[in-house]
Amino acid sequence: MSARELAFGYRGTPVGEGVTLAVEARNVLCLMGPNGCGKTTLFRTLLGLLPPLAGRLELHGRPVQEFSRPEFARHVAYVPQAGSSYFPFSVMEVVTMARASRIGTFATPSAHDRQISMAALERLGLVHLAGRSFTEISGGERQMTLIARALAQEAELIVMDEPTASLDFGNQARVLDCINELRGSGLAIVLSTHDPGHAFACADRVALMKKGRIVGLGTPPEAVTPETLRGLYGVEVAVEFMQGAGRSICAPALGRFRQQE
Ligand SMILES: Nc1ncnc2c1ncn2[C@@H]1O[C@H](COP(=O)(O)OP(=O)(O)OP(=O)(O)O)[C@@H](O)[C@H]1O
Repeated sequence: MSARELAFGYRGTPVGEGVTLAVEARNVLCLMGPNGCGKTTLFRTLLGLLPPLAGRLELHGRPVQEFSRPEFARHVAYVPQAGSSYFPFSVMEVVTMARASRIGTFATPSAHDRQISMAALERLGLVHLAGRSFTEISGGERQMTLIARALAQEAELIVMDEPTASLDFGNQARVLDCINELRGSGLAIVLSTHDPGHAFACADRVALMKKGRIVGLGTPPEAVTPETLRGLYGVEVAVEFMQGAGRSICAPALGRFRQQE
């Protein structure tokens, strides 16, 4: 997927402009930026849910707006931020809904569709939740279920809006591992995160967004530095390579530590 000079926003409320980005197979692009800078709005535009206000947005060289929704869904899956749900579908049913774009209008999911859905639940360690109601599981479990649903969609590109936001430490690691595994199996992934350390854990490239514009783009060591994080979030952050972890980690300097500098 590629965006060129993309402007995006809501009717009468432009949010961002001048966005030029591309994501390819076997690549993870991580989008970071402060609250309200436009990440979700950009994602909704990439997903064809909001029309671009200007510029070009293409998938396999074709404008995204030309794709029918079922056709688009066979290429691109979305993991939204997990909110609550009012519909008591089972976890298995929620995951199997991902197969909709591959099932005829009046057809029901086949044994093959159920098999793919179960494999997605297995991959994320969620089989024990298969029969539970989506309304009666925790926020983190709902988030993991939505990731399983995206896997069951068998798309080439998965767009994930803060996929680790409501997850405990273990599930965050599982999701980061899963993202790396998905890249290894040939998928393209675009995700947003508020944890700059996650860029080092899974991203090939990082795009920094501020006030609806991309203000930095590069590999994690190029894009995620104390200077860029200060510019983005207005706080001092230590970015240090950690031998035991095999990658850099980021920690904000707090109160008394900042005063000692
Ligand atoms: N439906 C809407 N109509 C008009 N403006 C909106 C709408 N939804 C969001 N906005 C505005 O668009 C701007 C960008 O919001 P967006 O949700 O894209 O930010 P974000 O970077 O995803 O934030 P966060 O990190 O807090 O999730 C904000 O100023 C927000 O108030």
